[in-house]
Amino acid sequence: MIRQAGGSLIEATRMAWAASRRWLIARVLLTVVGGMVPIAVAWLMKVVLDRLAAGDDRLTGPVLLLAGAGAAAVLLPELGRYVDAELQRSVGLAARHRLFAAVGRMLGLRRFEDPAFHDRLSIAAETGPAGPPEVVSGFLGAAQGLITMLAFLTTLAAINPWMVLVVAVAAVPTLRAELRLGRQRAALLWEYGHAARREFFYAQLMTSVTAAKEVRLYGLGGLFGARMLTELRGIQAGQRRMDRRELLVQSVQGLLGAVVAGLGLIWAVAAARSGALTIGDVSVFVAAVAGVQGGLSTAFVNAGRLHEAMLLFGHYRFVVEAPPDLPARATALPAVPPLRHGIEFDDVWFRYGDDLPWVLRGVSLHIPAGSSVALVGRNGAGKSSLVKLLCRFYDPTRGSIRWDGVDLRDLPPAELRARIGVLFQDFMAYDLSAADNIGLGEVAALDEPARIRAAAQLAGVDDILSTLPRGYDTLLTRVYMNAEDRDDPTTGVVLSGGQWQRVALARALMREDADLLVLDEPSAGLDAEAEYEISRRLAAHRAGRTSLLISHRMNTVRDADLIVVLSDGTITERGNHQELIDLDGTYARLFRRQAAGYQDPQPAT
Ligand SMILES: Nc1ncnc2c1ncn2[C@@H]1O[C@H](COP(=O)(O)OP(=O)(O)OP(=O)(O)O)[C@@H](O)[C@H]1O
Repeated sequence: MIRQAGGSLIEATRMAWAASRRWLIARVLLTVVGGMVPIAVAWLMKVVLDRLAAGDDRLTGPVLLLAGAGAAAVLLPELGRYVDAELQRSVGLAARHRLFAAVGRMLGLRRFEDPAFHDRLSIAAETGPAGPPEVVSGFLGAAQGLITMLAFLTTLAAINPWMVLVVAVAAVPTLRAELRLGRQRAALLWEYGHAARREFFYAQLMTSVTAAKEVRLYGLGGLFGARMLTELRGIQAGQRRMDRRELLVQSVQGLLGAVVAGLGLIWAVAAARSGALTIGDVSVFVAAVAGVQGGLSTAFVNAGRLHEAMLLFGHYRFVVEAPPDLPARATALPAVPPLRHGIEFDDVWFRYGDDLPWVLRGVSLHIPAGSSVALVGRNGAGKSSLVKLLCRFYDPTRGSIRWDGVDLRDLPPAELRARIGVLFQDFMAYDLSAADNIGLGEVAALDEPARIRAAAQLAGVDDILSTLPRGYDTLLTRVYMNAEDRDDPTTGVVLSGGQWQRVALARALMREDADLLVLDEPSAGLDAEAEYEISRRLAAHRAGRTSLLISHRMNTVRDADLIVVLSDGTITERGNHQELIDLDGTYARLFRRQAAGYQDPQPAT
């Protein structure tokens, strides 16, 4: 526990040092000077009072120093706040960069489907950037309090050693209470982190344009609003309990301090009356008692804050230091060679979790290089899951997938993916310009309008995009705008579902040299004419290339070199169109059923 806390402190200091050593040094200097100022004030005050009482005229020096120390006492906290904010900004930037770089390094999807990981991630994103500076300034704040306290303690010990003992004994329960409060505050954030995410989820639903239609049609606003408030009330109840605990601890601590200070004052006044203490001694004694208590309280409050910051920083470290989710094997190749022979699924079994049902059950499939393979099957058969395995978002539970004979686990995932162009069934619609929406398919070509346009033409969307108000630079959103469009009410357009489908297809086609093209339901949402036109163009594009096409529209798969029927996670039929029709199995049934849907019903005879 102590080693872990020490590790967090070192790590936070290292981050603060790397991000901004200038402000960190300034913060340390302010801490030391800030810690010493109260004791300087107390001693100067004693000198002034003693000289006044003795009729000594040498007052100018100490009075001027006292004024300077007073000014420092006022200015230093302000300066401290500014330096803290600067530290926070520079470390915050570095911490955020590190967090999202770590998230980017998570190559698989499993972590993103784990609610507990999302809880940690949201704490890390929320408190992470402030985490290292909070840890550092909590530590330095505690150190400042300790410096003040120790300086006053020596003074107090010289005047009345018993007072040191009384103050020290009174301090022990306070320290324990502050540490407990820090722990409870961190636990509260963890306990209610999930509720806070839910609350945010409902709030988002009520304001998002994507949900706006259903929310209005089904009249969901009230329901979501009530659920949001229920989550918020739960969070607030926890916060209220915490505030009450803090109120209690701090009140008891204040009262205890007042009793100790009162007792000390009674003793000091009596000692002064008997001539054992001078007036200056009384003033420095009173200041010392207040100083020790103030220093202790600063140290303890900051120790609690430090404890809390370190616990929260632990979530941040958990995310940024998480081991690779798709571990590289010692046998891994440094690069992915171009596909020469084909991709082989060898007895692949897959399920999304140990206690979840099998999605793929012993799939063996060869996708020869240069051939077009089509995958058909009912909803939930496992087609998209097979694509996700092919992109190595997950590893097979059993069996292997091989790229020219090399297991995908022995290839660097980023390079493997760079060789594949994919249109996902649940593709993204980015709130960005049309050019960006397509160019993102090949980031290196983001600034190559000719390539973007060629992909758009192939996907049958060029005529739509080139007639937009700003052509390909038009934003495909009504939620955001470009700075230069701030006063233009017509900025941004909303595309139809089928138009978005074509934009996403164009994005997948940006990788014109991809070794493998995967199209998961490319014709969903397309009108009959577009479907005919685009599938004709795609068939020509796929000729001679390695491709995998998933479709429920049988007319778009019939030209494939190999058609595979997936049923409940297993391959039940394979062959070309004619072979499968002759087989008269599932494929033939699905094909005939769809074809019959386009015929006029036969009149009853
Ligand atoms: N991320 C996931 N976590 C857990 N189960 C999942 C996940 N994704 C899919 N599944 C489950 O895996 C099964 C196969 O889903 P998959 O999306 O591969 O089917 P599909 O053949 O592509 O279906 P469709 O034709 O409807 O697109 C389904 O039962 C689904 O519930």
